[in-house]
Amino acid sequence: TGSTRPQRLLRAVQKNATQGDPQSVINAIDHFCRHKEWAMNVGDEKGSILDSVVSEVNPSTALELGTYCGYSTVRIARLLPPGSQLITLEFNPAYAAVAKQVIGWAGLQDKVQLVEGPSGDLIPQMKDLFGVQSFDFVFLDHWKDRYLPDAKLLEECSLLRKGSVLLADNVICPGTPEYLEYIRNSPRYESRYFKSHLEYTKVEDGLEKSVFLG
Ligand SMILES: CNc1ncnc2c1ncn2[C@@H]1O[C@H](/C=C/CNC(=O)c2cc(-c3ccc(F)cc3)cc(O)c2O)[C@@H](O)[C@H]1O
Ligand SMILES: [Mg+2]
Repeated sequence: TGSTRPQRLLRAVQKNATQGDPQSVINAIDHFCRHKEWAMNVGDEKGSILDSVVSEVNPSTALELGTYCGYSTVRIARLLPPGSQLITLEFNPAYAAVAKQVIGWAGLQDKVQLVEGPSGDLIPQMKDLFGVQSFDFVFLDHWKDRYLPDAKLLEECSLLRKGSVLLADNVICPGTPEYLEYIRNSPRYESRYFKSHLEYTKVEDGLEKSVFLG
């Protein structure tokens, strides 16, 4: 029983990144995925777009669906103003265990609540569990066929307010056709596509930014 890819990614962080330095953690993961083993992190090119949207929104409360190894968790949390919180949901315990250590290595554990469990069950509990009124920013990067049901669930649970921003990864590759169809045609959202590439490749992919209009 050898190691898993997330465990090898974590080892690369512990070997090459400086504790308490989020940028060095990001660089170590990007280097590992570009030169050693590809992994489904949002990556550096789409990550720069993620950074610019997070900086523009400057969220007090942010939500991430699908933590995986914590790469985008670190990218988002490093930009959050003091006193703000990022809640990230992950239902695979092995991935959650790796992500917790990546987030800790970056020194961002105080800004992040990593919750283990399925988004469908946890989203309705956000108000009770964390006293969240609404999310200023949501990053969708979990199973692609769950983007639409979870966006609708956030609406139904009144967890979006006028101006809340949803940012969805992989809307081209692997693709999220039902989500795109809904969000681009709904009068309740204003959407914009940011063309980019699939992490660490030349394949086209992109992010869809959608502002909830209330
Ligand atoms: C459904 N509710 C859920 N609640 C909580 N966590 C959930 C979850 N669904 C999935 N997850 C977790 O999110 C993560 C899943 C991410 C799915 N992402 C992808 O499939 C993906 C896939 C690719 C990809 C692209 C091209 C290719 F050839 C191969 C892969 C690229 C990406 O950027 C991706 O994000 C895992 O950590 C999983 O355990
Ligand atoms: Mg992705």
